[in-house]
Amino acid sequence: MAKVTIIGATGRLGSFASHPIAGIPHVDEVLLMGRPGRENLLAGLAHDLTDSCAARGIWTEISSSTSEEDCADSDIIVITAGAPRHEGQDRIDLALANARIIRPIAESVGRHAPNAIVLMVSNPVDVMTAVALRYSGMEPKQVFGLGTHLDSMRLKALIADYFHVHVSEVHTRIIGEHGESMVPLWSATTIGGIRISNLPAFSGLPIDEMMQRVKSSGSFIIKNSGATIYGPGDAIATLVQTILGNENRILTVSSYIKSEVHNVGDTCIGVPARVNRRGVSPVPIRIEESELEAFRESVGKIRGITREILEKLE
Ligand SMILES: NC(=O)C1=CN([C@@H]2O[C@H](COP(=O)(O)OP(=O)(O)OC[C@H]3O[C@@H](n4cnc5c(N)ncnc54)[C@H](O)[C@@H]3O)[C@@H](O)[C@H]2O)C=CC1
Ligand SMILES: O=C([O-])CC(=O)C(=O)O
Repeated sequence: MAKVTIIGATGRLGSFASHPIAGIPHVDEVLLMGRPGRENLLAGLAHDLTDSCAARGIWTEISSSTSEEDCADSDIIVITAGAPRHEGQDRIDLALANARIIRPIAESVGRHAPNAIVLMVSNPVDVMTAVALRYSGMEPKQVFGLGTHLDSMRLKALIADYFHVHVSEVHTRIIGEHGESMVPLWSATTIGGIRISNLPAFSGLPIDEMMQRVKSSGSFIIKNSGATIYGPGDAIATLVQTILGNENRILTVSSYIKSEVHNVGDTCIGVPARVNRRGVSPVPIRIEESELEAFRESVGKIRGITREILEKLE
């Protein structure tokens, strides 16, 4: 059984994510962590979540804390602390301010829970994953980000809808930045096990419109309802379940890569990775030339911003 700590639990995403996480069968303890001064809010959330477990007929111990050392013994630490973007902002606009929030959190996690697996969610997620990796002092397999997993799920749903098939029949991936330069891998997209480009209907697929929808999902939701909550919250829970169930699923998450994709990397970015109880390991892959070109650009962008932010944090 496992303890999962959520740092940023008073926020909209952290508090929602705690709900599906508390229902994962491998989880017997959820710790809601927040900043000093938020004790009453955390206590209220913990009590409400305890009631939710009672209503669902499950027994998961829910606790709350504002003391960093309480994350000790966590199996997984989910980090959602930090500012969200507002309408009109890019995720990258949050980089320096959120890096200054993530650095001390990562240092504390590295000190108190050096054996945990860290799932970074705060944006810009690829850059924050690199900040967490650097300042926690933990191994690359232990520190990863939500990356383009949610983008891949968003595209999967659009493809399933277009072809009128169940989502489980569609396999697809978006790699690269969780942001503007993300890269869809049509070469790795199948429907019912058939490569999508081998289906006659593929020629009519509105690829550009679909990718525009995926890229603007976050800003659309933020503009209309204030924050993205259910999509990322359930995506976080899927990752927690995959780790604790030692499921060896290949999911597209932000991981540190060096040579896995045509030797392009030296940064944390969304790539297919094996996810299990030991953490995350990127899967070496070969992709088509046009996809590689776009991925190279995405990596260059994120590597440049990450370096700049890490230098400013020194
Ligand atoms: N990677 C992804 O797919 C997604 C990432 N996000 C990101 O997750 C983060 C949280 O989003 P929301 O929950 O909507 O925001 P929110 O504003 O509702 O919550 C932010 C949380 O961060 C905490 N926080 C703020 N400043 C802090 C500091 N200096 N030290 C410690 N904690 C601090 C707050 O107390 C609160 O718990 C944002 O960066 C957002 O962009 C959100 C959705 C999806
Ligand atoms: O768009 C945002 O700022 C939140 C996020 O990363 C997403 O939902 O994809």
